[in-house]
Amino acid sequence: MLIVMDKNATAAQIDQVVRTIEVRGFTARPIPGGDRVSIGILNNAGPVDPALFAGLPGVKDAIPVTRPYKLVSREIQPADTLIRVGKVTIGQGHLTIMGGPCAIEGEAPAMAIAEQVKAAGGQIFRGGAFKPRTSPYTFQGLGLEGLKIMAKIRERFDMPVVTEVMDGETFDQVEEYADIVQIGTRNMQNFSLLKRAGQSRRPVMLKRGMSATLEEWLMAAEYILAGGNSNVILCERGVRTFVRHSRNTLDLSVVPVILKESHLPIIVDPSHAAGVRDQVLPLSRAAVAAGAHGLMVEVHHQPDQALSDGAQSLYPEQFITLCGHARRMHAMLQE
Ligand SMILES: O=C[C@H](O)[C@H](O)COP(=O)(O)O
Ligand SMILES: C=C(OP(=O)(O)O)C(=O)O
Repeated sequence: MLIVMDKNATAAQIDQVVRTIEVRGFTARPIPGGDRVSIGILNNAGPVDPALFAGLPGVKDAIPVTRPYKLVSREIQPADTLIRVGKVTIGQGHLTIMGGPCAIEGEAPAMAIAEQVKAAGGQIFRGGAFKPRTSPYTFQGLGLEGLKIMAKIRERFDMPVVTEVMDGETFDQVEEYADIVQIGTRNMQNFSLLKRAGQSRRPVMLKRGMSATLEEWLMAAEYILAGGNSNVILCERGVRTFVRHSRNTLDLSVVPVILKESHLPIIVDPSHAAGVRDQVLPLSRAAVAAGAHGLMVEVHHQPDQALSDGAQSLYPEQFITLCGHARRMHAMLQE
């Protein structure tokens, strides 16, 4: 249920609605809008009777919410969420390009890649310090040292940085160094991690679980918003299918559906979907054409020597082409 207040509802009238909700053991979540406040009702197991609110002063409407997810839903918040990270805005009307290596492998290589990402027009630098690897014998990331390198990159290139958090134990550390905290596909339904992310002061980029339905993904995002953090960016990165011509199957059909269902920004990671660099440029163009608000792309100055994901990492000159094509495509769609 969403209670929509009159444009000129007073603070006392809003308080009265909040109390009417809370006295029944539910949670009230006031949502300030452009010209009026709405109040979402959370933690109700079943439907709430709209008649409870119809007669209260300052109430314009009581609208039942038909989806299982609430705070992430457009029913509760029709206006797009725009997320500001440094000088970059992520969301409707913007195309945010994030680029960088799969993993931070050392200061010198990371700096070399960051310089090229920035020169190509990338706005946010990506890189893993804590790496979720299939094999325990492969490179696991530099951990804290990797985070410190990312912080230096932010300073030197004036670029916000995004990096993955893998568990609750290292959350504080990652949050201290990252501008955006990434939750990877393997952790999309790690509910204790999602609850911790809900308390974070940083925007969270939530990648879609590799076999998650739209509803499971949005419910995972709901955990973060319900915890108090409304700055969530969704990232489609491909789902597992039977095909062998790509590492995963990029599900671009999810982009227009997310745009309809949710006010949260959605970006696309074509690199993990493709698994091979040749597919990354066409998939990036297609993602922008489908309405994505951004791209996250793996780039390496020497992909053949990368410690992880070399095959899907672009050469810097390919990233320059990608940024140009994506920006032209986005500009055309704004006309
Ligand atoms: O981003 C990099 C991931 O850690 C990588 O894709 C994991 O895959 P792998 O360990 O199977 O190579
Ligand atoms: C591990 C990553 O991606 P995913 O969680 O999508 O596999 C990544 O972006 O570094």
